[in-house]
Amino acid sequence: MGYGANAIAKNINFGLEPGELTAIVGINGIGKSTLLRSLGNAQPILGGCIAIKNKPLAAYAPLELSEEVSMVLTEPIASKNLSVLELVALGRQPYTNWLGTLTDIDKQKIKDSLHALELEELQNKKCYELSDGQLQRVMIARALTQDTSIILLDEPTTHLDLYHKIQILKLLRTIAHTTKKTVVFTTHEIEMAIQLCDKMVLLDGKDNYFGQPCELIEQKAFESLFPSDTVSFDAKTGSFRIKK
Ligand SMILES: Nc1ncnc2c1ncn2[C@@H]1O[C@H](COP(=O)(O)OP(=O)(O)OP(=O)(O)O)[C@@H](O)[C@H]1O
Repeated sequence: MGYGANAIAKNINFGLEPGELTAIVGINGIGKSTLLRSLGNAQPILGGCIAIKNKPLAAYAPLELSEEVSMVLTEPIASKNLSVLELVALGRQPYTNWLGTLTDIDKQKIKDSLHALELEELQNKKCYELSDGQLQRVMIARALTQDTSIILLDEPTTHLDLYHKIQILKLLRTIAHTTKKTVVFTTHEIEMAIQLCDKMVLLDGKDNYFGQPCELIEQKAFESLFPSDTVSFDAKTGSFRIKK
């Protein structure tokens, strides 16, 4: 994958199952967001193949793909003037007619998403009135309303405090496990990902590990992630230690 003729990462191989939460981790600039955008067909890959249900991404019509993959990206949303309810309802766009008329099924999906993300009380607030954590929940609710088999999220916990980071990641885990969707996100929260994810993709520019967190720990995948004179990885606790 990469930009123009410039490949920024290669030798990436993994397969994701329904009902699993997967984190893409790695150091700054290694290509986490590029991989996530490539998975969502938001940018072309330079070689290899990405397939959903054994069908290459390139073979999907845009509407068909929007029923399989929803994305929550980091760009600030242009539509902060919308209410929470209106923004979440936009998730139904692939399914509504050209007038955007919502059927009873659409309305039920919207209601279910607002409930799952505990947004009922905020539904009539404007998005510009929300905190970062609340807005992140709204964006996830919109993706959930789109009701795709795959949800991709770029750094969903950025700007959140520890409690709200954990809250969002636990929510993503619950969504994956209860709805059997494939949920993939990029993050710098490696220790939380080790504790909460079913699978991890570790981009290191060389081996690009993939597997369950415990398998990656066994393979010593985390040990050379950061310069060893600054940070070491403690395999027993699954956490990083600062070298003073
Ligand atoms: N639009 C673009 N055009 C050209 N190069 C880009 C573009 N976006 C990113 N890159 C380059 O691709 C590489 C990977 O960037 P990417 O944003 O995917 O990394 P990342 O792992 O998500 O980084 P971070 O943790 O800092 O968010 C970087 O070297 C970056 O400069």
